[in-house]
Amino acid sequence: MLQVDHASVFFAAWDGRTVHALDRVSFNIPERGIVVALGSSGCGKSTLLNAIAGFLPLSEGSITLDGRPVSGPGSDRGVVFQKDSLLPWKSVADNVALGLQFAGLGRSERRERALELLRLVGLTDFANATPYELSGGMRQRVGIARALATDPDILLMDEPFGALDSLTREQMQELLISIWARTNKRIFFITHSIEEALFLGTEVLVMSPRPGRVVARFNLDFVHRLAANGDARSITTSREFAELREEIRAILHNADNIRSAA
Ligand SMILES: Nc1ncnc2c1ncn2[C@@H]1O[C@H](COP(=O)(O)OP(=O)(O)OP(=O)(O)O)[C@@H](O)[C@H]1O
Repeated sequence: MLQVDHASVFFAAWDGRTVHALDRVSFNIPERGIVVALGSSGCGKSTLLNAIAGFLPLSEGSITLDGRPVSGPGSDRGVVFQKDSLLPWKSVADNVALGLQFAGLGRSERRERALELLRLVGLTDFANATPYELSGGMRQRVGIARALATDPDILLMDEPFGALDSLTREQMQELLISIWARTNKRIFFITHSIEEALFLGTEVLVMSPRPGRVVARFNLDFVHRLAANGDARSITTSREFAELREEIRAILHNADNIRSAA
């Protein structure tokens, strides 16, 4: 279980002000859970993800993974960013295997594991290609394969599909659901998109603008239904989906208005 307990972050801004980025955020990610943080720009979503990844310390509160405090980056957490950070001079397979080199695996084991992961993300034929030969969606597939290489307990995804066209984005969401169903990974996922949050989350945390706090949470099972029958259209066109979308839209709108009036 990943447990985030009253997590707050204050930054010292360049002009001496204190920026209160995150305010007492608490949630758990149980086995097979996908928690989605949804909110407008600047509400502290990336700050939260970076704290879970161990890239920045909390000012207050705690984060534990299976009872152990998170105090820095570790191979138990795999991170996927919106902008892929593939090394352009290395092949796709070598990019996927990058973390395994640090984990001390031999060359042939690394290659074998990379090929297995490329199969999982549907890129077997591109193992020897270089990143510039790939489309944006394919590059994000490589990013996901790389994040999975060390077999982490949890995938941390910071708007991974935010820069993709809508069709590719839908395909990537479906791919992620199939990977989740096959690997049983826990996922923490950040997005601006209400539809994406509803589609993917077992729990959606709706966040307010700065200081980022959780203003509503929803437990959902659309993703379980998608994993079971794969019929995305019957879900996105359902009345239940539309009503939740409107409810969350209103919450986000109110949270933004409260902030602008403050
Ligand atoms: N290192 C830093 N120093 C000062 N302020 C920061 C720092 N990092 C983030 N902030 C501020 O904290 C707030 C939250 O930023 P964060 O990047 O977490 O938001 P976000 O919800 O991920 O935004 P977006 O969706 O645009 O990526 C913002 O107001 C940002 O300007």
